[in-house]
Amino acid sequence: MSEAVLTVAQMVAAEKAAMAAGTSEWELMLKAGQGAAQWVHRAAGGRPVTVLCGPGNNGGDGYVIAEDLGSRGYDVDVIAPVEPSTDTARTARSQFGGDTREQGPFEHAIVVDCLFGYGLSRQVEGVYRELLEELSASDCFKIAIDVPSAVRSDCGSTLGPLPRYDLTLALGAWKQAHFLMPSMAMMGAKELIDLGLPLDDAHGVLSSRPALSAPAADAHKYTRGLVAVVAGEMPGAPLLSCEAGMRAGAGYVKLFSDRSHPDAPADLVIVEDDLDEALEDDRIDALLVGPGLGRGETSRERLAAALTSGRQCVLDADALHLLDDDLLEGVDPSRILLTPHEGELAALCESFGVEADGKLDRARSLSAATGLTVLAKGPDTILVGEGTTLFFPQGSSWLSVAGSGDVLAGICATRLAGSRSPMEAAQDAVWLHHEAARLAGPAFTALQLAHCVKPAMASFL
Ligand SMILES: NC(=O)C1=CN([C@@H]2O[C@H](COP(=O)(O)OP(=O)(O)OC[C@H]3O[C@@H](n4cnc5c(N)ncnc54)[C@H](O)[C@@H]3O)[C@@H](O)[C@H]2O)[C@@H](O)CC1
Ligand SMILES: Nc1ncnc2c1ncn2[C@@H]1O[C@H](COP(=O)(O)OP(=O)(O)O)[C@@H](O)[C@H]1O
Ligand SMILES: [K+]
Repeated sequence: MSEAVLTVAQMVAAEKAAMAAGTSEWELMLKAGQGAAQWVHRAAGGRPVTVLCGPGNNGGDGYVIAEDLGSRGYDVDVIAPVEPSTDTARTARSQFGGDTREQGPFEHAIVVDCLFGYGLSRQVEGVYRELLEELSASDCFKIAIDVPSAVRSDCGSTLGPLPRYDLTLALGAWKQAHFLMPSMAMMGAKELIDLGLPLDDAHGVLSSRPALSAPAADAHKYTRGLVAVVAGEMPGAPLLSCEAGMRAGAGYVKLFSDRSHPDAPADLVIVEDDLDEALEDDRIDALLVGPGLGRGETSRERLAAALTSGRQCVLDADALHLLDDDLLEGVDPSRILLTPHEGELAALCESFGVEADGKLDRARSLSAATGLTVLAKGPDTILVGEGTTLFFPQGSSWLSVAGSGDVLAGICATRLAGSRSPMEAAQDAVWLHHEAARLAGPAFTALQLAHCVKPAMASFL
């Protein structure tokens, strides 16, 4: 099944295309509701279920679920504050054999939220707000149908109370909100119900686990990739990047630095030559510039030297604050990967005159304006390049520790050196970073995270 991630407009278009090809809206709703009911049945295991039904087709799905559960012998309590307002939801209501009531309270241990789906268009108020507040306060098992009812499907922000759900059942395709904060973190387990919609043209895709490979039998250190990390004013951050890069499969990692690094590991090669000279080494496959670079004139010169060398580059941290049109003059943008967090993304948008709201639109607009690949990291990570947007499953919140971005940048540089495109390199890196965090468990330091990149590799071989 496609792992497409759609906007509401694309979702409506996909449903229209399915209808033009001969499937009625009622057939789609039946398939959606019955598919969802199977999951509700699995979760409920025979216990009574309350279904909250809204006025639109999301509410229609609710009646289909209620009817399906009723036919399986369930005790079902349907709360519907108003009568359905669409023809298809009215059909669903008429096919539901049971009674409904207009308001809570509800007492069942399983509650299915079908108040609003992607049609949510304004602040949730009145009886709907009360129902969502009651749901938030309840310790019942909460299931959201399509999206949680107070969530805006395109951006993941909220228009009302957002309970913490245990399960969210996406209908027909993932919506952007399934992978954007704050909604992403409140959805519990996520499952996709296939409706057979045509989704081939989607520009957004959920990243799938990469399959990495061991070095070829005849590999040597240069065929596996030589990564050069360009150090600057502060020694710690580039060392963390090197520690991670050395464990992500690089054949060779060098630190280009004019300072001493007494803490550097013995297996890291430090090159103290003049940077321009060091950059002349034809065997360099990828550069990393930014962690610990500094933002002064010398730092800018080091960044300029890296960019004009024509090598593939990962730019992170300070490099993202220095980057501007002048530095990119004559540089092939398809060879550059940016790894900004939200603050760095905002600074980049300002430098390049990109006006957009929200992380997703900012990353997309920045990539479109510059041709650069943008890995907008954070609790929700988005990768934009080559006309595509990749979304990722949530990583460990323990990643919110100083230096974990330096680790990610080091992994990115190694994957880029290993003959991967910026999109592929960044995708591999996010998965390795998340897996390293999973293996590192709770309360790790950035160095411990870097050490876990090695066992993380094993998960993808
Ligand atoms: N169109 C289709 O082919 C299918 C749609 N499906 C379902 O349909 C949903 C979308 O249905 P709709 O477009 O009818 O929209 P929704 O059911 O999401 O809600 C829109 C309805 O709620 C009202 N509304 C919006 N915000 C409100 C608020 N804050 N307070 C009070 N009322 C509010 C609108 O006026 C409209 O009547 C999907 O999320 C999915 O659950 C599924 O049945 C699969 C097939
Ligand atoms: N709450 C979170 N959940 C999941 N991942 C997170 C969270 N917070 C941060 N991260 C990840 O941790 C890394 C932090 O990078 P960054 O902000 O650059 O930190 P630093 O500059 O200290 O290295 C990014 O890869 C980001 O995706
Ligand atoms: K819902």
